[in-house]
Amino acid sequence: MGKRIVIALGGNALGNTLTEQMAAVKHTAKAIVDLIAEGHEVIISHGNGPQVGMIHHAVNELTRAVEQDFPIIPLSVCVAMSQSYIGYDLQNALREELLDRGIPKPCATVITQVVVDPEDPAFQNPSKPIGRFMSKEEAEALRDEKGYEIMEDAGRGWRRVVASPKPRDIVEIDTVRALFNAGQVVIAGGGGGIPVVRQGNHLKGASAVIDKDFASCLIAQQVDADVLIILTAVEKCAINFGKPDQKWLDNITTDEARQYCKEGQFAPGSMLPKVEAAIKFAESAPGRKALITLLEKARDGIDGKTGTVITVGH
Ligand SMILES: Nc1ncnc2c1ncn2[C@@H]1O[C@H](COP(=O)(O)OP(=O)(O)O)[C@@H](O)[C@H]1O
Ligand SMILES: NC(=O)OP(=O)(O)O
Repeated sequence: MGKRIVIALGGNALGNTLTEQMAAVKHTAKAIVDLIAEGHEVIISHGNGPQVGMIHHAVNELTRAVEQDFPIIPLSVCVAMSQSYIGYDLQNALREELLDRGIPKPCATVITQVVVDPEDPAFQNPSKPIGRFMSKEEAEALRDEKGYEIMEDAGRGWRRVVASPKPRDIVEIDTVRALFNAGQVVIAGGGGGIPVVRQGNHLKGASAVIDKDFASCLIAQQVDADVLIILTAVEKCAINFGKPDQKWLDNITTDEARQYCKEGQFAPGSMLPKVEAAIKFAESAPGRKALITLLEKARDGIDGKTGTVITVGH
């Protein structure tokens, strides 16, 4: 029977550059339409780390190099730009794949704002890597010149880091739910959503990038999804990851997952937020489950053949 699914797409579903993204989304669309063809209803969210860093650099540093008075474009606006340009590529790739397979479903991107708490301690402790990977020396030079915070990103190189507060509420959730319930394919919460703080009826952009796995978890809860699928570059989560005694995880309970988190089995900033989002979704209502797997394995994963499945257990 068809399930209500929220899919969070990791970086490898989009690539790092404009040309890579155009190619990657075609492949991504095929995997998502495989699920739609089986009768599942989907909402898709995606990351934006490389893209939002590139956009922020381009609009601020490069533009200001030729036009000194050019006003600073805030990070919240850069997240909005990343949502729309990634959404543009994704919705077109999905549209084409749906038409090619004769599936009459409209597909659209909802520009999504996500409320954050201005007192969230994350504002004082930047932890979200954005933009390109650099050598330590290059990153330190950028820190000294621009005052950016920098951090080593899970053994993959050095990157700029920005605040990443927890998502509290999805502003456009009624629109997302209405489209989803009408059987449409919805792209929402891209890049974790545009971070905003409430000021009465006014929503003020915040300087941050929200984790897309946490935002996807909240969307999934608020649309009453059955499954949260987090697609990334590994088929399963592992304990002792990268060590000789590495063990891939198939079905685990939220209690087991929480214990592995405590033991430090999942790298902060990469696998840890995925597992934390999976636990939160699985525990949010009876019968809900989360799946972490590869894009190419999404269909096998939903059929219970692979991936790491996280449920409350018995
Ligand atoms: N315990 C673990 N099990 C599996 N992968 C892990 C683990 N710890 C860290 N990782 C790494 O986390 C990566 C996924 O995080 P990341 O690349 O940041 O996600 P995204 O796909 O959302 O961009 C995996 O490709 C893997 O290299
Ligand atoms: N916003 C976000 O979580 O992006 P990445 O998945 O690219 O880090």
